[in-house]
This record gives sequence, C-alpha cells and structure tokens, in this order.
Amino acid sequence: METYPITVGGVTRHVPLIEPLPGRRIPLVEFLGDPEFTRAAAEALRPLVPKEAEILFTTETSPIPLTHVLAEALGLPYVVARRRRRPYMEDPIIQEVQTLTLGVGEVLWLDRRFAEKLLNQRVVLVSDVVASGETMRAMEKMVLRAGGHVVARLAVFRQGTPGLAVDTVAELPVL
Ligand SMILES: O=P(O)(O)OC[C@H]1O[C@H](OP(=O)(O)OP(=O)(O)O)[C@H](O)[C@@H]1O
Ligand SMILES: Nc1ncnc2[nH]cnc12
Repeated sequence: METYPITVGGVTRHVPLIEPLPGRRIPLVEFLGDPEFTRAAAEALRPLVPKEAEILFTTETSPIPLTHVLAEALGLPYVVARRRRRPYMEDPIIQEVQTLTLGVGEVLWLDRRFAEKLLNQRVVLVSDVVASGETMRAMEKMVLRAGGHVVARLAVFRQGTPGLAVDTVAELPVL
C-alpha cells in the first residue's frame, strides 16, 4: 500500500494514501490506537484554545481520543456528536452534513442530555481534519441549536481550502 508521511508536533506517521473519489488521493489521518501521535497533536492544538473556553465539542470517530487528551490537559469537559442514532437517545439534535470529501453524506446525532451541557457555554469545536469544512459547519449549527456559543474552530490538519475559518497546525496535500 502506498503511504505518505504526515507530521505534527515533531511526530511523524506514514499513513495510507486513499482514493475516496476517482482522481483524488488523500493521506488518511487516524488517531485511534496511537497515543503518541494523539498526544503530540493535542499539545500542538492546546495553545489555540481560547482562555474563556468552557467545553469542547467533537464528532465520532478519530477526533475522540484527540479531544479526550486535549480536554484532560485543559481540565475541561467535552461532548461527542455520534454518527449513528443510538436506541437510548432521547430528543436528539439531528444535523445533516453535506460533505462529500470521503464520498458519503453524513448525519450527526446528539442526545439531549449532552446537548444540555452546551447550553450557555463557550464552546470550542475540535476535529482531526478539516477539508470542505462542512462537518465543522454542521457542528457549529448543532452548538447554536443547543444554545451554546462557538468561541473557536480547531482542527489538527487542513486539507485544501475549507469553506469557513478554522485554526489548524498542519497541512495535508490532495494528490
Ligand atoms: O471538512 P470535511 O470535508 O467535512 O471533512 C472532515 C471530516 O472528515 C473526517 O471524518 P470521517 O468521515 O473520516 O469520520 P471517522 O473519523 O469516523 O472516520 C473528520 O473527522 C471530519 O469530521
Ligand atoms: N485525510 C483525511 N483523513 C481522515 N478523515 C478525513 N476526512 C476528510 N479528509 C480526511
């Protein structure tokens, strides 16, 4: 399998080059199962978190360990939007995502008991990769619908030109 080197915070990984759409190859970022890479990325993002931040908000799947490590370092709680409806969800916030970066549309789900944690809070959006920016846009809508205020949008890697402003610490190529 062809790989591509990606580096953040002085830690390098040779990750698979995938082709989610014909003629568009991208390095696949994955934090799951890699504590050293995850810690390096969280440390790189940490200075970008505004002092007034009260809670972090992320999505399944790969950004979860990243957000967990960052939240622990900051002493802040975090909330995770799911990518599938779970049977125990009550009155969830349901948000469509228009992204086709990986060739599929998505829906994000946030159980009301977690949405309540965002009410009147200063929220930081956290992701691993921002490409089209549509996932971030959907996350922001969810925070607004939950009654929170977004004070920063952060991702480790930027890929191409996202459709909204996101602070990042490294670039990914589209090959
Ligand atoms: O800016 P966008 O074009 O919206 O792309 C970025 C999104 O894509 C990735 O999720 P992915 O679909 O890989 O989910 P996974 O972590 O569950 O594999 C990433 O975690 C962001 O959520
Ligand atoms: N390079 C990438 N790695 C993982 N998830 C992604 N989503 C969009 N681009 C991605």
